[in-house]
Amino acid sequence: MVNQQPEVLAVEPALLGEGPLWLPESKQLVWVDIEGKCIHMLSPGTGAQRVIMVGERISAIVPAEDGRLVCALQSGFYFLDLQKEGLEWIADPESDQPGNRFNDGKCDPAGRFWAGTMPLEGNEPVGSLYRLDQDGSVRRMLSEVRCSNGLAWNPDAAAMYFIDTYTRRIDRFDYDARTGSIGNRRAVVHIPPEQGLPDGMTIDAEGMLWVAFWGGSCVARLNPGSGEWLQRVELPVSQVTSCCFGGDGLEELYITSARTGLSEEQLQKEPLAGSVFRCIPGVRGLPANVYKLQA
Ligand SMILES: O=C(O)[C@H](O)[C@@H](O)[C@H](O)[C@H](O)CO
Ligand SMILES: [Zn+2]
Repeated sequence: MVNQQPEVLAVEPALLGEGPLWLPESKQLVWVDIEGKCIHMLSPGTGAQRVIMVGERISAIVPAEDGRLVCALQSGFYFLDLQKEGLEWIADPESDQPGNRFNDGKCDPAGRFWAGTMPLEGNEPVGSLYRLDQDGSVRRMLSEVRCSNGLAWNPDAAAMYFIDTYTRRIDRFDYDARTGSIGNRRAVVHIPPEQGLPDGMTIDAEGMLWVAFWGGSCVARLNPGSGEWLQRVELPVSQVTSCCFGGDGLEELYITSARTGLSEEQLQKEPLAGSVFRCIPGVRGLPANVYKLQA
């Protein structure tokens, strides 16, 4: 069954919804509200919901192999124990840059957590992309980033895709799963200005990218090999932020959005801004990579 008509989920709209993640064991969708400073959890099967207040900006969540989550907060990387709702600090590579905050993040196929930063104000290239390794050490992998977004690795783990939103590009790197190194950066898709800004991204089982468009009211399926636009899911909100596959067979696409920055007038036109949407796009996703702990 293919149903590209997105439905809105009955959840509280976020100021800046981001970072959707499907937890297959508990069949839950998790996402963050960066400006609402909280984590949302939803069991779509039962409708059960939970909100975890974090107390500072939180921008990305990944599962750890022991059942905890690893999060990127404004003050760095943390473990989060969902039972105790306790945070355990890991590292902060930008303690000397109070004008920046973390943004999007994902694990690579070998279990390292990659997350990047952006300035709180403006779009100067003062952010970086970092890699948190299994031993808790952090390495700067890219610098001069404006708004770090959209990470994905292809199914054979030979390529990493990355979006620095204001470049209006999707870039590909050669990726080495053994060492975690990246190289040979090149643009694979250039986004025309009328499409909005490329934001969060995920990849499907066929190696095609699903990119959310901030200011573009859609998620699009793009072929990173040819640059071709294959499919588009239109949404009734302009600021579409990110997406992930979920559901029992990873056949559903969950999509986050934002209301922050919209005027009263714009909010009247798009009352669902900040909501989470779901559609059945007709292709399956890949399970989220998990953060591996040191043996
Ligand atoms: O969603 C994100 O990744 C950022 O947190 C947002 O702030 C937007 O991408 C950015 O503002 C676009 O201009
Ligand atoms: Zn984003």
